[in-house]
Amino acid sequence: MRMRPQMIALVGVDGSGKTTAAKWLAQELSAAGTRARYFENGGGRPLIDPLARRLGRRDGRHLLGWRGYLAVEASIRWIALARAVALSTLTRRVAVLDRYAYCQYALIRARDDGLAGAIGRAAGNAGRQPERLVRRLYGVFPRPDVTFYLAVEADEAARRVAARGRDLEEPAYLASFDVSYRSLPEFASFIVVDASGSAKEVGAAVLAVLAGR
Ligand SMILES: Cc1cn([C@H]2C[C@H](O)[C@@H](COP(=O)(O)OP(=O)(O)O)O2)c(=O)[nH]c1=O
Repeated sequence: MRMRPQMIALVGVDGSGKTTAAKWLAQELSAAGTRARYFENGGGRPLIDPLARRLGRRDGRHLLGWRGYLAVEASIRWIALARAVALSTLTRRVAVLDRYAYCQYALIRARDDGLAGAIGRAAGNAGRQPERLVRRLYGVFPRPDVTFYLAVEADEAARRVAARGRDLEEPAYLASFDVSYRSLPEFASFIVVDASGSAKEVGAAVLAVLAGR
């Protein structure tokens, strides 16, 4: 690697392979002598959904409403990102970020009113209030040096999520999430990686980009 990036983010829809690729990349960089650390920047869903089910609701959104859920999720992710940025800066290790602020912006767009809304915004109707607020809160975080977008068909992503066995995602929702990512103003700066193959292929594609920088 010619210019060492300090922060590398991997973003994409559920099942695109972010976690697998990010963990692999952090290990691979460390093995090659670049001190790197993996950070999972989740929004607390593995905690909130089971809690909601224990309280007799379908999931966290059903329990808290979409704005309530968004407030909790965005706050949890904010704390995770603050920790990742602080630790990466203090330890001077390369941070491999499994999700970043962009995921939260895309989630807001995807959940707000589904595919029709996302397409409308992609056509220029951007700037809803919750996204503006979250963007202001997340504005303290630096842009990663490089952000990879793991691109995969919604049907394939849904199959992977189902195979993982923790939860289920509708292909229509994942398609809307993908459209939302692509509608973000930052999307043009992302490096799109074909994530339809094996984890090894994705890892190799990511490393090749980093090696060429
Ligand atoms: C990276 C990658 C993962 N996978 C598999 C591994 C996992 O079982 C599944 C989901 O990957 P996972 O990393 O959990 O996805 P995400 O963090 O984006 O939700 O997909 C592939 O089939 N191909 C790939 O290129």
